[in-house]
Amino acid sequence: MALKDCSIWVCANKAPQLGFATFQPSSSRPSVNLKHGLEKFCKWECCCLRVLSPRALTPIEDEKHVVAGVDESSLNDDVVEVQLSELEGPHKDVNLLTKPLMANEFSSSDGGAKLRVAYKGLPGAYTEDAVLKAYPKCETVPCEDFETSFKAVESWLVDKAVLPIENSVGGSIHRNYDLLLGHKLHIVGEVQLLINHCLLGLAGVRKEDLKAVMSHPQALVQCKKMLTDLGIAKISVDDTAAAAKAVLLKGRKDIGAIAGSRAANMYGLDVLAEGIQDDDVNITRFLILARDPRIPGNDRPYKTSIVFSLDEGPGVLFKALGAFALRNINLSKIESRPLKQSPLRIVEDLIDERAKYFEYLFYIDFEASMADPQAQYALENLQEYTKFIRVLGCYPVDKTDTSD
Ligand SMILES: O=C(O)C(=O)C[C@]1(C(=O)O)C=C[C@@H](O)C=C1
Repeated sequence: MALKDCSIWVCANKAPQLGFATFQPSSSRPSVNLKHGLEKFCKWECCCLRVLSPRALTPIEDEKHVVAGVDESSLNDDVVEVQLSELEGPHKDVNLLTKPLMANEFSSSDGGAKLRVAYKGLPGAYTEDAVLKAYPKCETVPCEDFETSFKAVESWLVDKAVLPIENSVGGSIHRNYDLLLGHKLHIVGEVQLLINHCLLGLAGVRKEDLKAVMSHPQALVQCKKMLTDLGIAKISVDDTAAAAKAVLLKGRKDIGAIAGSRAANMYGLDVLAEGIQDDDVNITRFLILARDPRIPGNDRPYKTSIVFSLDEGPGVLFKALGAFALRNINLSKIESRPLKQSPLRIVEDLIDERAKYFEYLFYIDFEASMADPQAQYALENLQEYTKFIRVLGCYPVDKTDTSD
């Protein structure tokens, strides 16, 4: 059993309902000055409790060569989904690459001091690029799906997880918004990555030889123009590196993959075309998740991500957003998602007798730090119109150059 700290975002006006996370004091992690942090937070506080919890224990073993279908396939009407087990055969070299963490492997950790960061996909996926951009010296831990990467952090198997949240061409990755709410992790950072897609094939293949191309649904959407010009079938798989690996293992000269140049190197494929995305400025934004929240500062530009559901009534969303507008706080993102547990709201209506509305959750990113009193006042004001509100995290804005 290891001693853990629990961090809870608290609003002084209402019961603490704003998120929950845990962290383990470690020599490699700078200790958090809670007293100092609490002073800064005023009403929206992040306080820590001490609890006992089991420590993660087992190494990552075993690979199941089955990649489940992806739910974003609805993005592409004409995309075929495949199980990679249908395409794979044995291959000595690629089996030496790191094996993905499976959902049933949550019992241990090597106790090593090196930062371990989970991501969904195989080695060579763009999300791994994002992990390495944020933590160049970390150990990357591939996971079979997003849920597994969340659980890996929650069960202390890894320190952090990185997941894609939106792309400048393909838009939001809705499932990951839902996962943020379903788990207790905190957003502690963001990474913006320029995605430069390549068309990959077996050595010696020309792009005219291809009859089908495999990739992640977002990548297929981002390269729609080129794929339409080539007039070839699209096959949706779990991630771009999985597509590259499948092309290699299947040994098919008529199937290509859309992936990054790092995946081409890793899986020994030729780059048949580069920069094949519809838009040159093709940027994916990733979130970094951790068990404990980051203590917000004023030392550089910060962003705060929140989620809330609204009270009933006309103009409530307008009033809710006014809480930020009145304080000159810029909103950089707004996303609405259905409130799955109670999707419909039935309201008495004098004219129609009964009216039904869909219930929504609103995810908002605003450009201010929780250390800024204006942000705290804005959240206090927002609370007048909300049924539920949770601070998902306050973190520095990624201002690094995405031009290469
Ligand atoms: O397939 C990969 O390589 C991923 O890391 C996933 C992903 C995504 O989910 O959007 C990441 C970046 C690109 O936008 C395309 C695919």
